[in-house]
Amino acid sequence: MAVFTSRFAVLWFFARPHRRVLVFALVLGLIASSMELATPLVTKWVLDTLAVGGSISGPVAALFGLLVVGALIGWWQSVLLGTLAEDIVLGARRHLIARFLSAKVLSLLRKSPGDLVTRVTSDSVLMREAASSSLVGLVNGSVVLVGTLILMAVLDLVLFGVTLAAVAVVAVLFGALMPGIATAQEKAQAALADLGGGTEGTLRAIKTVKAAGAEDRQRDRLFADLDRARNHGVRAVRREAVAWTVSWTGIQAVIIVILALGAARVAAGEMAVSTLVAFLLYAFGLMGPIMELSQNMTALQAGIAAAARIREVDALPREAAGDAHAVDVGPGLALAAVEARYSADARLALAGVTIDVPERGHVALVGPSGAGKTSVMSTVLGFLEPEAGEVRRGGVSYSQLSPRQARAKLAYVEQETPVVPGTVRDNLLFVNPDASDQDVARVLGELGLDSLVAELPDGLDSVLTDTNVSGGQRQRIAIARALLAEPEILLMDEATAQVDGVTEAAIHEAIRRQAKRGAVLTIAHRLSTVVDADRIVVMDGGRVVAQGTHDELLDDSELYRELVAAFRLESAPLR
Ligand SMILES: Nc1ncnc2c1ncn2[C@@H]1O[C@H](COP(=O)(O)OP(=O)(O)OP(=O)(O)O)[C@@H](O)[C@H]1O
Repeated sequence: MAVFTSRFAVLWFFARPHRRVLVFALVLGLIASSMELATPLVTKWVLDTLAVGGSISGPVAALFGLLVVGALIGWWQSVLLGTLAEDIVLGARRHLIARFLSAKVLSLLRKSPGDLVTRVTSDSVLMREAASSSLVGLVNGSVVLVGTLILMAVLDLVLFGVTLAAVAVVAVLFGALMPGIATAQEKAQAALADLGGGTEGTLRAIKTVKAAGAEDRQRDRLFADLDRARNHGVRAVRREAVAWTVSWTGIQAVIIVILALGAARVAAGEMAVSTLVAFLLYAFGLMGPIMELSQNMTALQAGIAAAARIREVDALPREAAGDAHAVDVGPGLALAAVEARYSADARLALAGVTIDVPERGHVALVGPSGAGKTSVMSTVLGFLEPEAGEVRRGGVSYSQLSPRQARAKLAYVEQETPVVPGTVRDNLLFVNPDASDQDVARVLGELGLDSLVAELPDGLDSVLTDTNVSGGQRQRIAIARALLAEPEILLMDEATAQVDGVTEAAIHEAIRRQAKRGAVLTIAHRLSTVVDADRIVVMDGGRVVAQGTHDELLDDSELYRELVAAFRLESAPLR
């Protein structure tokens, strides 16, 4: 029970803000139910009036009145609960999306995006009925059940005893089967989440999957998740079928018993016919609240499981909210003896890194794979938090700044996913929605993108897809976006993949120009980028092992000479 209460609390979290509407819908439901409950008594009134030869117009009018008012109230309640259900889903989805966007980046990236998406799309739907109609239905069903039983007891105690025994059997049955149904549903949902994650990953890597001829293997893996969902679903359905069949048959049987026993009592003169009719009407009606209770119990179980999965997202650590307004931190960026690691038991990814990025100029990070270049970028962006040392902007420590303030006037060009979903214009104005048309045109020109935009069918309003722009063009669009933000510091993780000559030249020209206006920090993967840099920082094993200009480092650093040799090999023209 305690488990159920705490699980129920998870669901209540989403229903709580709407408790007034819930209570109102419940009151409406109770009024409608009490009308239903009154109907057999009014029927008895009709029969009793007939027996004494009176006019039945009064009681029949009353029956009609009950019907019409009951229908209106039922309609009102449906509309109310339907709207409420949508509002609850809306609230849960907002909660999730806001939570994703406020979570710490690295913890979010550890989760499978497909799994997270399933929580927004399908778990929220499962929770919809549970947090609205089911809650009301459970209270309403219980009240109607108890009310029916009380009225039956008032009508005839002997027949009531028989009915009570049947209802008790049904209740025990449901009590025994429900937990198993809930577990099976929970497992089915978990399998679906795995499927979401797997499908998303497979589609994302579809080229690799095809190239590796791994379609069948991948399909079998996803099918296994599907089978798991199906099997757990079937298990739930089977248990539900047992519960239904037994309770339905039980109630039918009890009606037959009531009929036989009642007829005998009427024949013996112990009971009026009208009482038997009214009693039978209640017995027929008994299935209503029992169905309502069990259906809502099932929906509630599914809803609670879904709500629990939605609430799991709350375990993602949040970024400090802090102030979103930019503060004047002044130019320049510095890492001072920064030590950082990705998890408590991992080794240091940065082991005392000190780098000074001046107000203007281009600083390039180079080093072998795993040296810590991306980790430097992640600390500057506030994704990876130092456990010792500090990052400063314009002399102000990040510990004094909210993550948003620390990222103000920073622009970042990612290596792998440089564009955001949407049109070319959406991408360009992503950081600085107020950029003027002239600025857009200028930046497009600087990056050699003007002809591309002119060729696209809808110009700037063309949606960016994998097929209408090349990898190099995506890179350039990402850089154009960064430049339109007029950043104080431009961070760029250069693409490792070969880019065409036009792109390479355009990128370097953009870096050169930006380095005159502000600071540029790149992770360099190309010789031309390092040769251009004002200062090169050589990293290895999470440390800075050498710094200087290209010429200085060629003299001083063995590692740098090796890296340059490797760059030369990579950028050597094919013959
Ligand atoms: N998200 C992560 N979770 C755990 N460890 C990580 C993560 N990212 C990097 N590391 C570890 O941190 C260390 C530094 O990696 P980092 O990515 O900063 O190197 P890099 O110089 O950027 O390498 P590359 O050129 O291959 O991208 C490595 O030992 C790496 O295994």
